[in-house]
Amino acid sequence: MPDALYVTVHDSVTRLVPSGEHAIGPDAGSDVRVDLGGAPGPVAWLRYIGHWILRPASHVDETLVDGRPRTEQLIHLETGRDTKVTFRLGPVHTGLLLGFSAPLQAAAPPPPYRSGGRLHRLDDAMTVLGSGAGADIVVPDLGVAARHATLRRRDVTGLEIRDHGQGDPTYVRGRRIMWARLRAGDSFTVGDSAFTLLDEVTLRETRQVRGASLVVSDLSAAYRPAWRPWPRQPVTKLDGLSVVLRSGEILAVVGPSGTGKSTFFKALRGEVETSGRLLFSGLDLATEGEQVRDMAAFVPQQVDLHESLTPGRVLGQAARLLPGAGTTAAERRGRIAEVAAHLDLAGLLHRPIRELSGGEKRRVSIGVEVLGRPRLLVLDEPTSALDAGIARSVMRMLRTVADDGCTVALSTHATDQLGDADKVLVIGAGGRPLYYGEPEAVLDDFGASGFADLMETARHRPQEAAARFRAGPVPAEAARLAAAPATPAAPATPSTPAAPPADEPRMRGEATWRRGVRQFPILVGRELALLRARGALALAQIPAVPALGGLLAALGASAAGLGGAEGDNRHAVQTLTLLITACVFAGQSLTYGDVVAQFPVLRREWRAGVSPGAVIAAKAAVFGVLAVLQALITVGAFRLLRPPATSSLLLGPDADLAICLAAGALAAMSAGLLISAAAPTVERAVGWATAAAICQVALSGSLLDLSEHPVLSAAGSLLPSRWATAALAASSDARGVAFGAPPDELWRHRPAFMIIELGVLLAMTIGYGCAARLVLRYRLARRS
Ligand SMILES: Nc1ncnc2c1ncn2[C@@H]1O[C@H](COP(=O)(O)OP(=O)(O)OP(=O)(O)O)[C@@H](O)[C@H]1O
Repeated sequence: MPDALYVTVHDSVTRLVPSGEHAIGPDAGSDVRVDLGGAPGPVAWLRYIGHWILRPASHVDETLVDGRPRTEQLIHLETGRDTKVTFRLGPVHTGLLLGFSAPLQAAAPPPPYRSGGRLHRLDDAMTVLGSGAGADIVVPDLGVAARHATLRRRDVTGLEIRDHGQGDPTYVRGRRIMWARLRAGDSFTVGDSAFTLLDEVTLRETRQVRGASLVVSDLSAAYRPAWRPWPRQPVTKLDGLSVVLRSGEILAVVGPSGTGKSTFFKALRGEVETSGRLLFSGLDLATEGEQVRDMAAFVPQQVDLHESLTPGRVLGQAARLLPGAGTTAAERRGRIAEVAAHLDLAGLLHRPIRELSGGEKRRVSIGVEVLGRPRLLVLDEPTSALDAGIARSVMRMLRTVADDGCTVALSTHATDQLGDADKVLVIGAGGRPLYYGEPEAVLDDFGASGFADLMETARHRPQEAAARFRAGPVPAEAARLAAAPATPAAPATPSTPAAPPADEPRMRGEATWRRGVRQFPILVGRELALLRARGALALAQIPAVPALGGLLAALGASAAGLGGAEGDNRHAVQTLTLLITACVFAGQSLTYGDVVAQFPVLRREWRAGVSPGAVIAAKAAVFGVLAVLQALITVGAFRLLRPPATSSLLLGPDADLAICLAAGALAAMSAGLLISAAAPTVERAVGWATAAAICQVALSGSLLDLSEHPVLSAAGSLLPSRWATAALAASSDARGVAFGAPPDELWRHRPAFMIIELGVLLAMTIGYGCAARLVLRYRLARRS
């Protein structure tokens, strides 16, 4: 049974039961009567949705609650505790004072998952965890499926946990798993409940993840200078930061430019070397970073979005990629509409992002991240480039996000917005923390007349404030909270992630696979949308280039094309070279600049949980189809003017020609993906692709006799052109018909040779694709 609410207004107390919506107003029909001297109707409504919510009416002095603009206000109360909350509705001093309290007697025993430290006996061979009534251990959480995970005891291997692939992932020691072996001391999380295996048969619930907070204790961060190969001593840019933030609070980080605000956020993302401790919801970022990142969303300073798409499409795709935005299409549409309304995006949804102003792009960028209802939202200067009105509405939206229980941290130079935050952190020169506390007291603490004055002190005379901060209560409180073990079994670890401990549970088939499979079709749709958005001229290039290659090859060929009598065709080798070159170049050019150009967007999406494997697979699928189509166009253009080869090995001259060209184009497309995943900039990708193209021509085996150059031959065997040329030469019997053909062993007119060469091209396509995925994953996870 949910809890009743006692509402106190002007010394009169009304008890409300949790059903429907209750009006507070002057009318006789109001559930809570208040005398407001002629107010037009209800001034607020109360509603129970798992907790009580106060919603001020829109005419109440800009819907202020305790002087802060609110569309809804969560009422935090604990049944059974003598807690009371008061709010002033309307102006700060004269508004209506409302008191709220919960009944001292609990309406019902609290659900087991709230009890903390509850013990479960694992006497049976199998224990089911889930939200359904049939589960042995009931975890009543929205993200938990009816049968979510199973603990099973095996004779030989002992206890193991298996995730059923429904609902939120299961984590063992902060890593998503599908299956893991558990030993005494291991901890795992299902939904919002965390469990520790105390011994073979005893499982203890150790904490409830939701509702906890951000604890940063004595955090220092450093960068290694990239320009000095050795010794690369890290340079400290953040020095002894401590923060204690409750869930539902907004932290504003301020300070002069270059003092380390963004570095603090990078530390929260695990992208910079740190010392000290960083805990979110009791999870240590050093050891359980993956789980924290799954709960967090980061809005970077720059706008990393696909600029050719519309906000409507970007939001739609993000909602499908992020599970928190809703499971059904209707839920996702509702969530997008809600976010669009908060951020005033409704009029922008159908215009390409590149046509939007800086502030409009920034709003879309924030919208994408809040869609998934993160529990930790970190925003690097979210209100820069926004006018004061929009900045205010962004802060209001962040307040509603925070009221949902999300912890929000943002950096800002807009000091007039600080009043909307619950806590302010001032960072001064040298990355030293100077102040942490209420926004109202920050100027007094510095003895500053205004924020310009404060910033000057923070930049040029930070010593006194830094000493005050160190001697103040925050570092000691943060150290105390960070030292208290969140999970009794988890050993304290340094914040810089180390190699997994020897007793790390063995993982198999991480849930990342499940995500990747779910995201693949969405990402294919995105690639197609990006293609369409390139415009007609750019799209026309895709068939035009191979058509040109096919026509030029035909014009340079002899009348017999690739065929002819034995040793008679003087142009066969050159024709073969042109056909292969056209397809290999066209295939590589589809992809070599693709990943590198999208890297900032991919990095942002990776942080939100988009699988790099699914990204590469989606690109390979879309560009693979295009590469095959291009090969067919080359064949068509060639065959318009020239006859087919006189011999073939597998399916006839035309089909063999198409297969060889398509296989070469596919492998080259995949090699292009590897180039674009590895290149740090688009310019470098162009250079690498040009070098690769030169090698593809020179080492294909048709210009140089590679049998005389073992090193060049070995290098050529890594290139698609070498094997595609060999396969086509084998099929068309180039050694037989071509005048002056090189005595290349790979060109022998035998079906086995051609099949092996096509097999190598297929292996190259898969191998280069897998390598692209690995390189992309490494680069996405790499620290600053
Ligand atoms: N990748 C990096 N490698 C080396 N030094 C870096 C790197 N990124 C930032 N820095 C340095 O760290 C310091 C803090 O930078 P940071 O970007 O955190 O400052 P900030 O307070 O966010 O600045 P702003 O308000 O201008 O955005 C600066 O001296 C900066 O030059």
